[in-house]
Amino acid sequence: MSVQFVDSSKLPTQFGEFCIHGFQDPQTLKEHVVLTFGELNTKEAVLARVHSECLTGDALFSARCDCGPQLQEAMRRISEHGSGMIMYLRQEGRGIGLMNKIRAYHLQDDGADTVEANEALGFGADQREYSMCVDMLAHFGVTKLKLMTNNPRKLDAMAKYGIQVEGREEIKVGHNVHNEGYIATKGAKLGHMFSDDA
Ligand SMILES: Nc1nc2c(ncn2[C@@H]2O[C@H](COP(=O)(O)OP(=O)(O)OP(=O)(O)O)[C@@H](O)[C@H]2O)c(=O)[nH]1
Ligand SMILES: [Zn+2]
Repeated sequence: MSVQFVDSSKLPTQFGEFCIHGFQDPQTLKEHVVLTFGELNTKEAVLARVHSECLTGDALFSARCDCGPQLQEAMRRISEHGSGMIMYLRQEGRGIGLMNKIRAYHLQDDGADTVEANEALGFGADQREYSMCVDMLAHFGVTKLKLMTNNPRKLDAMAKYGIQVEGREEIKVGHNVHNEGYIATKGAKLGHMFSDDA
């Protein structure tokens, strides 16, 4: 999936002043954004998060997942570090879209886990792909990342695209009584790496 840069503006936030950069896939018209903070030092690994859209977690305070707290923690760490970037990818529901994610949540309400629910709806457990990051990173001249993630698929994807991941920071926040099963399933079935198998 290739994307083209559209425009940038300032984005003041509770974590300091970021810039927001719009990118669009000319074929699907899908819109993605990159948030940057400070001056990116492209000679070194840039502190970064690849974050998949989660309307319920990122914007609606859902406790079913850990997405909102992870996004906030990534912005906080970048601000504290003084520079970094977040690639915010519009691939809601691990790529199945919002309506299907709600269907999947309904199945989870009835006892399925997050992977079983996707599969019952005829989808793969995780339908995301990350090729749009290549154009985004090229736009900023970034070739090396320090990635904030627990997800090995993101590391594999970057390696596949020739982007060096020089380090990984675990991002383990937002665990609560409502998402215990969800997080356990990520560890057990999707390979997420948690330091104490939370
Ligand atoms: N289909 C589906 N998608 C979900 C569910 N819960 C969260 N998501 C989506 O999953 C994506 C977040 O993926 P996760 O696997 O939780 O985390 P990750 O971002 O891949 O990995 P980290 O970098 O470690 O946070 C977002 O697109 C969410 O909308 C669910 O129960 N079903
Ligand atoms: Zn979420």
